[in-house]
Amino acid sequence: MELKKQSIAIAGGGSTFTPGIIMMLLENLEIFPIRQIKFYDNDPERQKQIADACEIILKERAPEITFVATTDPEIAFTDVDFVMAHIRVGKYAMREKDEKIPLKYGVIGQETCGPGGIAYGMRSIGGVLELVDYMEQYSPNAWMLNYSNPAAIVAEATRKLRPNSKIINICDMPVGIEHRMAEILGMKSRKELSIRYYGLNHFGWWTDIRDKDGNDLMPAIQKHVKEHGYLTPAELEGKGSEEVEASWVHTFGKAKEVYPLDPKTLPNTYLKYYLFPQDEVEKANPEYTRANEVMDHREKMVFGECNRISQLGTAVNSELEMDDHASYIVDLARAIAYNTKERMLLIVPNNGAIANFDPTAMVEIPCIVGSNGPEPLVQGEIPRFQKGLMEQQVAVEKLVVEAWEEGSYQKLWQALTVSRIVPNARVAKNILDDFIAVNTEFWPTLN
Ligand SMILES: NC(=O)c1ccc[n+]([C@@H]2O[C@H](COP(=O)([O-])OP(=O)(O)OC[C@H]3O[C@@H](n4cnc5c(N)ncnc54)[C@H](O)[C@@H]3O)[C@@H](O)[C@H]2O)c1
Ligand SMILES: O=P(O)(O)OC[C@H]1O[C@H](O[C@H]2[C@H](O)[C@@H](O)[C@@H](O)O[C@@H]2CO)[C@H](O)[C@@H](O)[C@@H]1O
Ligand SMILES: [Mn+2]
Repeated sequence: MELKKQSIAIAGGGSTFTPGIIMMLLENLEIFPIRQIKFYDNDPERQKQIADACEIILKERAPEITFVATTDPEIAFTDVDFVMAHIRVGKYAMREKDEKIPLKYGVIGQETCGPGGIAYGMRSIGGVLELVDYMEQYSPNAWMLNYSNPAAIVAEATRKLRPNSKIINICDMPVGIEHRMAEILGMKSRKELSIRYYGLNHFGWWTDIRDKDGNDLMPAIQKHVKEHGYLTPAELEGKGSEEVEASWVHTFGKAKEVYPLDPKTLPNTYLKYYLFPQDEVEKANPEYTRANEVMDHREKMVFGECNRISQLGTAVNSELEMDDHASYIVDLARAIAYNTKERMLLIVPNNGAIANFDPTAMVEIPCIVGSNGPEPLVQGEIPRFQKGLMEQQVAVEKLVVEAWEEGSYQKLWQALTVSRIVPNARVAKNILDDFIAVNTEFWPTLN
């Protein structure tokens, strides 16, 4: 039976990840056919650089697909089946402030974790809700597949403030780590792994990993992680990909120190920020953080390559590559479009899946996905260690959404104070007041 051709809107067309998603969509046209792609962004100049190159790529490789790039929501969101959203409200300039302000007070500054993630969340909530409202106004039957971070806070905001919307929040960190697990085991693909996992976004643990025959792979992976973290054999021999920057190599290696806290599981790499925050502060350079690295590497590479393609007028020999997360987003879109019942990690309302945890928490757990959306798989009871950590963290996420909704200075101060990453309420207040001073354009007014 011929597959229905899909119409896709990419919200955040100027994203550095847009070309990777386009390359992945082109790679999968056989199994996910597309009739139309539209880019939407609120920064026309930024988007144009990516869109002009992607238009050339599409003309050369899939001329049958209609393409438009716009800043007009009506044009962007009309007649679409999926909105793939990856906006960064405030862009890298604000990410840099999210990362540098906490470091002034000896607190780690990180894109999605701790104070940085809280400041980012206060910017992202309004931006993503606006996209949901545009989608429902112009294409009420569409689904939003949201990558915009901080996914944990955005997911809680969409659960609470758009409870009936067709939006699925996703993260590619587990995908990236599972790629590494497969490589560590000498397997061809992460898709050979059947996993059980639970947690919050950027705050979770694998509890069971098997191959297709049901053989338990956890002991072999745990043995490796205990010695080397998630560093791959190639990286251990100094032959890793040059694209994996030093800060990421450190992150994958740090899992070695996080793992022993619960040797029955395997940790998400983000747990290092919550369990060893001082280590991260000690190694941080307050003048040059991850935002600077991204602006100097990924942003320069992607925009440089897109502008090169536009100047040449052709994408032959282009160096643009598919992204990890792009394959994941195709799996998810296919599952909804064609009812494939794909089994994948998604961020969904707990609703009893984790039996001894807040039913209203947005948890990251395996789901079966079909045309009616995600069906979460029960994970049962979780141990006291993880339950205690998650209860503190989910309180932060919920307080941020309440602070945004109510314009509450008090609740945002409480959110920062509850975070494991912030030492006390005075430091929390200092960071909050500095964040307010630089976010007037993006945050709601707090009283
Ligand atoms: N969920 C995940 O695991 C995952 C993985 C990778 C990236 N991301 C997220 O994807 C997003 C894009 O990342 P990036 O590094 O390419 O950022 P980027 O700054 O390069 O691109 C983001 C784009 O969003 C646009 N934008 C900002 N606010 C907007 C709004 N209100 N409406 C429309 N467009 C808006 C910007 O103009 C920019 O072009 C970020 O939120 C990032 O954290 C998430
Ligand atoms: O510091 P950045 O902007 O490079 O990355 C921050 C993001 O890191 C994770 O996404 C990784 C992904 O895990 C990895 O496999 C590969 O695809 O690169 C991605 C971006 O670097 C995380 O899941 C995201 O939420 C972060 O935004
Ligand atoms: Mn993520």
